[in-house]
Amino acid sequence: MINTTEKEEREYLEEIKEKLLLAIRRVDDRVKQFSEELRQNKQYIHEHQSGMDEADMVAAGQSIDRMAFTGESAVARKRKLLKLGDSPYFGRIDFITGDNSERTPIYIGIYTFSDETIRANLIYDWRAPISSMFYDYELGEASYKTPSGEIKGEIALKRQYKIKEGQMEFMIENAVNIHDDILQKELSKSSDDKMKNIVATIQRDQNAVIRNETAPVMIIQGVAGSGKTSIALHRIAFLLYRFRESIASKDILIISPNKVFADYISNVLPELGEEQIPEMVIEELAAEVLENKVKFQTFFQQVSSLLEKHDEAFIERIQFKSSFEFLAKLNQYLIHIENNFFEPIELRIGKTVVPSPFIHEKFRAYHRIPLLKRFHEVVKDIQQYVRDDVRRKLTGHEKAQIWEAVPRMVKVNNVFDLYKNFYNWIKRPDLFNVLPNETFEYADVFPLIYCKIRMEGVQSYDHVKHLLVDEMQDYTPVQYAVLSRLFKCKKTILGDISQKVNPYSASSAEGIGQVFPQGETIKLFRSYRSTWEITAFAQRLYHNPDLIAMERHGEEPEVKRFENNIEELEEIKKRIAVFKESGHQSLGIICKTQEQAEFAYEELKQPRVHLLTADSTVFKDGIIITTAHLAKGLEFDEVIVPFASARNYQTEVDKRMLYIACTRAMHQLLLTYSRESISFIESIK
Ligand SMILES: Nc1ncnc2c1ncn2[C@@H]1O[C@H](COP(=O)(O)OP(=O)(O)OP(=O)(O)O)[C@@H](O)[C@H]1O
Repeated sequence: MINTTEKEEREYLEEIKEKLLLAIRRVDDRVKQFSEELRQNKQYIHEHQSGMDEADMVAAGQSIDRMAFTGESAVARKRKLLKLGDSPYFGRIDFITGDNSERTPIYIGIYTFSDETIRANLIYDWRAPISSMFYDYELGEASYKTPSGEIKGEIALKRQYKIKEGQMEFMIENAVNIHDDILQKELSKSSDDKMKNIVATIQRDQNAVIRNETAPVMIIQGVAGSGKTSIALHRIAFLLYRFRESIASKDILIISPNKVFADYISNVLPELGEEQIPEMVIEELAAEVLENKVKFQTFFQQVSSLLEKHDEAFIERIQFKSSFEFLAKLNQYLIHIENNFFEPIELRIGKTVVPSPFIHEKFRAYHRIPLLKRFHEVVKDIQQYVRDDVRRKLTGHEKAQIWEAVPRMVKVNNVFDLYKNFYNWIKRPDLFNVLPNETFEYADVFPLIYCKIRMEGVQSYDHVKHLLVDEMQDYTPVQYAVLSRLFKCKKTILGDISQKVNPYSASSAEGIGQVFPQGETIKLFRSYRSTWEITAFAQRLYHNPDLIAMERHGEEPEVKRFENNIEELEEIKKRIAVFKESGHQSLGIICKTQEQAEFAYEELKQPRVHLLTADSTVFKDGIIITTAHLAKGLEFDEVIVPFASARNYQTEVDKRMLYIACTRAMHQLLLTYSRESISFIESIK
């Protein structure tokens, strides 16, 4: 089977579809058979229940579970086969290897498909070792790594296909790496309500990140739209395939910026044939570790406060707590506590005197146990000391005396006071501020957790075998220090320093690298999302000399001034009407603050217009009105940024928001403003 001509390829596709149909029929038969056996088994148990002992019942139950499991696997297999029926493969390489120079066509698709009768692989999973060559090599010498060593050979042919609903739309023969035409076609498509997979057009540098098996911590810093999130999810799919014996979807955790983003990306792994993976927003993690005992401000609320008013003291608190200096000071303080906060005193239990040096020595001996958890061991040693002295068991009263005395020897014995006292110790009590209703500021939450871990210890998340952290720029050194103590597993951490929503508390890849010295940092500069014109426009807000824009052209972004708000909103209404007829799927109307988003929503309310708030949990297609903070990580066919005047976008935080808003647009971008003589973008010229 060499399939040289397009005609042969089309015939081959029909053959494969036939085989897939047969395989689907076989699975259907198997599913039917399982359900029949399951039904019979259940009936048997029902009828013979009275005569069965406990062991029989357990065995019967186990057999039913086994059958149900096999049935479920068959259903999952059918789902994959159906998907393959729609688009069996997207690529082919002909690989020549070995002495006999045999040429083997390797068809690559989203899943493996083999012909059971001839025991041959007809389609290779894109994650299979051999498939890596499709992404990594052009025609000529090539190799791939297998668990048993490197296989060398030559790629004699490379093709790409677009097969949709079982029909081949086109086929491209290419000598160069993944043909730009197909990538261009993929990128100019309209957006979906969910993130899509990119298996057919993964680029070489992206492939290296996806298939990296060794990095204990992989830090991906990539410009807006460089595919970071896509790559991270494909990497997870790859790791699930490569290490399927030891890692399952449930063993992975994503820390995502918000629930809407989690919903937006939730389709990628199921599309790649894997189950959805657990996700958490950082505040949920904090609440869990603090056992829901502390009220605290969220990150969104912190950023909203910054946008509403410029408060120097608030900014100073945030900035200080986001620094490495802060983490170092906190560490010094915790050592100081360790050395100075335990003041042993001589204990008198009946006639026995337990000398203070003995107690101190015991306390020090347990230095591996967190300070506030050490009492138990010290109490046991003191009890033993007294027992040896009096040569009898201790009375309840004596035991209670010891239990009460030991914790009192620690100057501060709860984490909250201990954390608060840190600011006295550094002689800056002004840097600690509690909000009304005993609510902690967001900047204090993770330092508090850090103290808790160091002082009390905390159950680590050992069941998590890979941690994925998106929007890494929004977490501070102390947050990373917490994550590294809670999650001992391998990690993939990704983000873009230019998209920080809070410029006073952002981390760069270099900063994160300091927390994880064993980490490997990868930088991605090619931006795929937006047209060349939109990327160039966003570059005026934040210039990154290394950024490479896609050569995909579209309309110039527009900046329109109106006499007043009413006219501005009228124009947006008109644009909404045009959008509805355009065939585009999504329009994001992205504002600076929640208040502005709510105002715009009230004015623009109509069918298919949704307001996205911090409490939203799903990403809807159609027209979304939201804030830049919430739109982070999302993308839209068209973006409108209302109220883009120089007065509305003044500060550093504002400017960041505008950058994020503009970089969400794939094909079209419009900024509107009214009343003022200049727009923000003109003010920075
Ligand atoms: N190799 C690729 N082939 C096709 N599309 C791609 C490729 N890489 C990225 N894209 C597309 O580019 C867009 C941006 O990808 P993604 O959201 O993963 O980027 P990001 O770096 O996480 O963006 P941001 O940080 O701006 O939120 C998506 O539409 C994605 O499908």
